[in-house]
Amino acid sequence: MAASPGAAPGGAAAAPSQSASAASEVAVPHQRQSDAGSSSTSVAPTKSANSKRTRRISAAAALTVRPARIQVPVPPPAPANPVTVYHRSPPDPTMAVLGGLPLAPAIFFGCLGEINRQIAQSSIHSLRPGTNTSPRRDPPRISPTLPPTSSAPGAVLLSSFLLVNYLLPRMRAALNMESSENPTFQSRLHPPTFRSGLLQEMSDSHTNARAHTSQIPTKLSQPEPKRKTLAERAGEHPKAQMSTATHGTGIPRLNSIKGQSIANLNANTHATAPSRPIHTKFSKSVGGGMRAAPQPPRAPTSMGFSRSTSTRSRANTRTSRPQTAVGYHDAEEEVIEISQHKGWDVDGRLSEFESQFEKMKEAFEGTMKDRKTLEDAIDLAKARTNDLEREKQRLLDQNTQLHNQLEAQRQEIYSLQQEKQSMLLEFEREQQRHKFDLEDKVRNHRHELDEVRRQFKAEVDQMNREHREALEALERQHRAQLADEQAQKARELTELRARLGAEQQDMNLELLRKEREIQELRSHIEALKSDLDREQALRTTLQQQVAEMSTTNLALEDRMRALRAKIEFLESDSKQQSDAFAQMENRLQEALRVAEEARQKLIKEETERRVLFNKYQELKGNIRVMCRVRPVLDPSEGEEAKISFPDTKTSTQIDVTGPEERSSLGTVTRKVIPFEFDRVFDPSVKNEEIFGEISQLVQSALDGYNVCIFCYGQTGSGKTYTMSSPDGMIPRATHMIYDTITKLREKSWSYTLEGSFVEVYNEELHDLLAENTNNGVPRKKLEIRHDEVRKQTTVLNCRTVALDSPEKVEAMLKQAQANRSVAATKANERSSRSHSVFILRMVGENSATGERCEGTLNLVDLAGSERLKHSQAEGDRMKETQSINKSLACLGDVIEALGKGSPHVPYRNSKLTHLLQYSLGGNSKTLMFVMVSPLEAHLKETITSLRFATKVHNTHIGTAKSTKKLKSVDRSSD
Ligand SMILES: Nc1ncnc2c1ncn2[C@@H]1O[C@H](COP(=O)(O)OP(=O)(O)OP(=O)(O)O)[C@@H](O)[C@H]1O
Repeated sequence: MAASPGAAPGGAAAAPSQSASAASEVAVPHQRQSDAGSSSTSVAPTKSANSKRTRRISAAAALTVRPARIQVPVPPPAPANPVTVYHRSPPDPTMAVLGGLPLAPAIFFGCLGEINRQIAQSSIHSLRPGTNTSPRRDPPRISPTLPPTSSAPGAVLLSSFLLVNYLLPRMRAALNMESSENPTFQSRLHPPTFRSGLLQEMSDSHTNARAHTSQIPTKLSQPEPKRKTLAERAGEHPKAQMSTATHGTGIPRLNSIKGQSIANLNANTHATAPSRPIHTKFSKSVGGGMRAAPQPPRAPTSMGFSRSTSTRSRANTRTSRPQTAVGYHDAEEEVIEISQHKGWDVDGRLSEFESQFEKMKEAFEGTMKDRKTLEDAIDLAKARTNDLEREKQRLLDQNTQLHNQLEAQRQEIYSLQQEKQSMLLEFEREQQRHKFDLEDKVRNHRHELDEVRRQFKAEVDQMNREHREALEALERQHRAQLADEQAQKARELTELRARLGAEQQDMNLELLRKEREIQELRSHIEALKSDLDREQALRTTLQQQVAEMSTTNLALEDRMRALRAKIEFLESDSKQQSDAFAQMENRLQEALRVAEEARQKLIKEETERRVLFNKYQELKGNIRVMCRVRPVLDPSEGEEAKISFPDTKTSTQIDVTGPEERSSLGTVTRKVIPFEFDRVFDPSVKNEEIFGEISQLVQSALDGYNVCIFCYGQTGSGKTYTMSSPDGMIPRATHMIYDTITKLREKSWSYTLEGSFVEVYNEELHDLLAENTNNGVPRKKLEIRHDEVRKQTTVLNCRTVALDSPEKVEAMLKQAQANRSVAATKANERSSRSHSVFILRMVGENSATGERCEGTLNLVDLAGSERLKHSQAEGDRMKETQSINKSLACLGDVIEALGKGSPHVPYRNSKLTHLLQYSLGGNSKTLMFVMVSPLEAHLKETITSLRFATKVHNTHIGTAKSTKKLKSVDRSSD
């Protein structure tokens, strides 16, 4: 729609340009044709001539293209004579006849040609209005049947008039005069040619032509024609061309004259009409008429159109030339013939002219008919043109209206687009503003939300803080109240306890007193009853006597008075007894008070005793070594070793005379080896005295210490006798413990005893208290567990017996002795090949002071320490001996490590030391009995054992600590 308004102007503007383009395209061959013409004619057009002139020359040359068959002598140029132009072709006979007036026939035929051209152009434009774009493709043609001068009726009439009234008389006169006076007339008349192109040249610019004639060579070489001449071509196809031009109702002619605008038909009224020379001056019309045939399309409107029509002119020249050439050719031949053979025959020539005139007249009449036809066609075309013009105008108006409407629509669309654009801009601004508002609102909302969140969080924090503070305050308050209540309750409980104790004590005392009173009263009542019974019996007797002696009242009354006096006496004695009872009660209360004071003092003294006793034990050392030498049981045992006990006061030294040593001189000597221990018992010492030494350790166990007493020595040295015999340390210790805990009950101490008996055999633990019959179920393996906190050792899967009586201890020892592994060796038939450990765990609590203590007494009967070589053990016995020696060596290593204060003590190197870990360490008291055989045969083993005991004796393990704790502390810790 937008392009359509501009399409019309563009299209309109394109037409001229297209015409110009066509004209430019045509100009090239035109120039080429001109060149060809210049090469074939003697007239050499100058390069300085303008294009118009060039076209004219070309058109003229096109008409003269034909081979020169006759060489005509060329006279010298005559500048004063405009017809002295040299041509190759023979001179036109007419011109030769005309002599100095050669323009008459040319004007005549020129006018005819011009008229014919205009008619053709008018026909073309009338028949094809607006289709002026194909003149080049279909150039207008001139009918070959018509001479070029027969197209314009006015011109023909004028030509006829001039020919009859003017030219012919002059021609006759001239011919007569020349023929009689000037013999060279022929030569002077010869050059003019009866050719339209030459006449055109002469009429338009004969001055220039004369100027150029001097430059024209006198003789030109003519190239061989590349095609047939126009005359030849005209002679070959005259009928065909004529039929083409005249056949039908003039349609071919219409086709041949297309391209002529309607405006050219009104050339007299057209603004550009003056530019056409044919309508202005005769001379120019002659020239134009001479050019009419080859230049019909010279448009008066524009140069481009003129160029385009010049193309048609060129084409028309090709088609119309044969006719022109034919006519001219005949005339030329005749003139040549006349000039060469006959000479000048004026009458003949006039007759010929007349005959030709007649022919031309006939042709003119035919032309007039054709003109009539053409005029009818022109009228029809004009009407059609007018209709078309009106239609065109209407369409133009409609187009203008539509264009206006379109423009209005465009304006409206443009305004709508502007409005839309403005609305879009407004919408975008509004949207942007809304977006900004929305972002502001969102931002504000976010800020408000953040503020609310902060406030809410602050409030929540504040509430939490207040709530937490309130909770803490409430908790503190409750704790304080609870503490107060607890303290109050504790005080009340204490008071209640004290009160209850006091009341209970008072009640007990009162109960005892009441019991005693009741007992006394009962006895008194019994006495009184007996007295009463006796008195009653006596009274009965007396009554009987009264009855008997009723007779004797006086005597009986006296006796009755005496009895009454006696009763009164008895009543007074009961009162005295009551007073005595009260006095006794007072004394009892006093005695109880004194006894309580004594008991409290005793408890206090017991605590002090334990402290002092522990200090005493510490001063004596936590590991003590005592030596006991058994007596010779029977002289048959062998020679007695020389063992002496030099220190009789302290009994801490033993001298052993070593084996004989033979010196290098052969003397045999025996060294006395002195050994010193904490106590040395000679063979005479009994178990009772030995227990007196270890009873302190047993007391330490009761006080809450871990105590380990083990016997070390070779086989048969009396270990089992000392430890597990019926009066050995274990029974005595248990008896002592029972006696002690019984006494401690008065001091508010109560104990529970548990005992277990295990055996270490070949580095394996065995329960000696396990039942012999286990119903085939294999016994579980014993495992050692240590309590790092309580410093206590327990053996899993080991039977523990509650020892609540001495009888149970005896039964336990019997069972253990029965279960102990015993194997016969060569050294001792009943030698124990295992370590037996009796574990007595004691837990005591003092109800008065709240004290609690937990101690363990370990009584260990070690296996024999004899050497392998000496024992001569083999097989399983050797393995047993190796295990025994290993465990004993580990025991020595542990004691040595404890004495050195080594950070690592190798308890786990043997089952024995692992089991006795907390009984050999810092929180323990250890006593080792080194048992010595009195026999000389056992001297080396005796010395070895004594040396090992000395090594242990020289070890200071450290300070033992009691596990005794306050009961209250335990409760708090729990
Ligand atoms: N002081 C003593 N008074 C009387 N007899 C004793 C004394 N010491 C040991 N005997 C007796 O000596 C013998 C061997 O004693 P015992 O069995 O106690 O030795 P042992 O070192 O335990 O041997 P083993 O290592 O094989 O058990 C026993 O018959 C025992 O009665």
